[in-house]
Amino acid sequence: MSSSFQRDGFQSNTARLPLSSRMVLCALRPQLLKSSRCAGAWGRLLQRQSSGSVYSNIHGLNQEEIREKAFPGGSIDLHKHDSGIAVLTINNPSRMNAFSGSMMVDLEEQVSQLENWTDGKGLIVQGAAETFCSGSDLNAVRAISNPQDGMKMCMFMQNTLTRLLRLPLISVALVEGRALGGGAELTTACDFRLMASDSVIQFVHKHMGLVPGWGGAARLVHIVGSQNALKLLGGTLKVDPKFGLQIGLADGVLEGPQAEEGAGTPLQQAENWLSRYIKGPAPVIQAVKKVVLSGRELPLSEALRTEKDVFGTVWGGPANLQALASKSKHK
Ligand SMILES: CCC(=O)SCCNC(=O)CCNC(=O)[C@H](O)C(C)(C)COP(=O)(O)OP(=O)(O)OC[C@H]1O[C@@H](n2cnc3c(N)ncnc32)[C@H](O)[C@@H]1OP(=O)(O)O
Repeated sequence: MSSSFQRDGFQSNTARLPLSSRMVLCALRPQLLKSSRCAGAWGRLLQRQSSGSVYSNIHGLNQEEIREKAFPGGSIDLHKHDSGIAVLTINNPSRMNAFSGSMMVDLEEQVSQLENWTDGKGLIVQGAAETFCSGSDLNAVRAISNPQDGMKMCMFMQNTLTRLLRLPLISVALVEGRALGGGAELTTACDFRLMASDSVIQFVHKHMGLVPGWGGAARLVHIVGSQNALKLLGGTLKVDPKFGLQIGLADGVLEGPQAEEGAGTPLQQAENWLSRYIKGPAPVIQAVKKVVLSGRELPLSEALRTEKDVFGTVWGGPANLQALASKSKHK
């Protein structure tokens, strides 16, 4: 199967798909972006945002507006390691890592960086100073409490968090302290959640007269089912590690500080936990994420076609040939 045949087949199949499926496929095949309808005419930011995004027509949105209107302060820090694991840190400790507008723009920029990280395999999302994130900065929320600005912020964050979840990296939210409101939503934009022994995830939106708007409700239903999602949102229930494991929101619990020596820091524990799932070459790990993502998001026939295309990228590739060569018994 030649690569041009794959490309042409993929494009002509893609044109027949519904818009939502084409967006997932765009996230899976960035090289198709230039020629696909996913590329919009909304300037650099939205063009970048359209890769794997939900909305490509956020009229009048721009980075500076978000930075200025929705308050400066804080940062989103990214460190890529040679191990293939990157660590993304929500960094605004004086406000319990609440999201300012400036941090929302930073997050979008860091997600763009990660989309282009060819050597990447895994991602850990954590909060600075031993707490995850207390949601949107309430000072910023007050400043943009009109419906128009609220919609723009909501669509911008949905795009960014959808792209985060669709990265070809296996991602883990490392939850220490509290993950509240938008912080709880952020945890659902990762493939897995690891909770420190005294941590809490809580969708506190109802207390603010709100519902999730960063895509957190839709993702929560996929993770815990609609019955549990209704209980968590309607009852603003506090999810501790035990409850998290029970309903499938948590995938693991970290050893507490009183644990025997050797467990390591929470970040080291998260790296160890993740490392068992990212052993192997980056193209193979990225392919694993892509086939699972397409299975999770696409209707079966489209997921099967995507699986075939992703399979085509690893079949006969260096890792496959090396593995075949090492099986000397079957030569
Ligand atoms: C997307 C929609 C959403 O995210 S809606 C959800 C928005 N978030 C919230 O409602 C959480 C608001 N914060 C709180 O309930 C409490 O501050 C929590 C996080 C429980 C911490 O309580 P406690 O341990 O007593 O500390 P504290 O209240 O003194 O907070 C320390 C400093 O951090 C600040 N802070 C905290 N959260 C936010 C926030 N979301 N936006 C802005 N600032 C926040 C507090 O104001 C406090 O600051 P300061 O020391 O008084 O200057």
